[in-house]
Amino acid sequence: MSPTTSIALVARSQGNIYTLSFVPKSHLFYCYASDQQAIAKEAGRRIGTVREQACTLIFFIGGHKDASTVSAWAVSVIDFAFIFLFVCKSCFFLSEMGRKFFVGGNWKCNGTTEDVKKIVATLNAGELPSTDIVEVVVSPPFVFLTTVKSELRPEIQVAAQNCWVKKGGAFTGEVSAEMLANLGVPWVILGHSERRALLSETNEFVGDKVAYALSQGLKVIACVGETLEQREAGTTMEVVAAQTKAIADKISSWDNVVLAYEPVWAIGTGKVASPAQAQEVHAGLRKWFEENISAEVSATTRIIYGGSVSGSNCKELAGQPDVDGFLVGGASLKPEFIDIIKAAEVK
Ligand SMILES: O=C[C@H](O)COP(=O)(O)O
Repeated sequence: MSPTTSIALVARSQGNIYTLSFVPKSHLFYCYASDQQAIAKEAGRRIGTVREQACTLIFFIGGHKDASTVSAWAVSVIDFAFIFLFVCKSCFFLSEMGRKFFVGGNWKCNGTTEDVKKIVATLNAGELPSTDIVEVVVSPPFVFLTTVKSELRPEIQVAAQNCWVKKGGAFTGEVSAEMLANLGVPWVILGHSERRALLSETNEFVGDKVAYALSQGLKVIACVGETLEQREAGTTMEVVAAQTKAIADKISSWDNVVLAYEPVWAIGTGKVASPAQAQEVHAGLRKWFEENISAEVSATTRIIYGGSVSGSNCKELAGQPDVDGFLVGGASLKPEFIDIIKAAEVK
């Protein structure tokens, strides 16, 4: 293969189907010059996970390595320019992208075996966007976890709604992180405001729980959010920053954490935060990450919104740049949960 026929991996759209395909470099030039936005959107948002962006680079350079003649190794100025542009593009993707939309369904303390069967049947029959676009996790009560896990379509994962703060033992009524890991439950919700308020879970206790769950290989949906009084007092950012800091103080990596911003006044009340209100706090949390943890954690950590999300308000919320998904309560028990998952397509 000569340098002039080097090929690259780019994203192409076929209706709603996004695939990766190999194209001649000449087409790539055309694409880069004329279709840059489409490639950025498709490769970055639809397909462009960090790993796939890396593939783009590797394959592009790999075209030269396949060369059989010495002249093929004489990489032209324009080749270098392309490689440079791809590096820049990939760096851009690394900083801006890689936050796959996340939709969690928190069933809370609801359901009978019959209800669970119905919800699972609805989810199994639903037409969902591809797993390249959205990550879906449902969180049934402990007693239904294994049934739901075994009966649900494999692309939907499960989460526990809580776990014990440290290694299991003489803690009547508790479920340990290692038990969840042993059952193959990948996710756990921690720090939900209902537990903070009703069971007096403090910021520090939640931080300890998150750290222990991560140490056992679980991924964590960590919840933060202010009460109505705190919002009215103008302390929203102070409150959510303190809750986030208590977690940050106990963990060394945010790789396996999704942060759920759930204003307490919006939970189960039908009073959803406006898209602007949600965006303001999400952007504030991202800024907090940048100033207190790192630019990378700020760019890559998913911050999802929870509180009266429904089929009718989800698209507008999903349209906000820093809203990376939802943690849904009541509506996750209903067929409209499918519509909420589909809001990922707005991104
Ligand atoms: O965990 C989910 C949140 O508490 C939101 O619940 P909700 O959608 O019923 O308001």
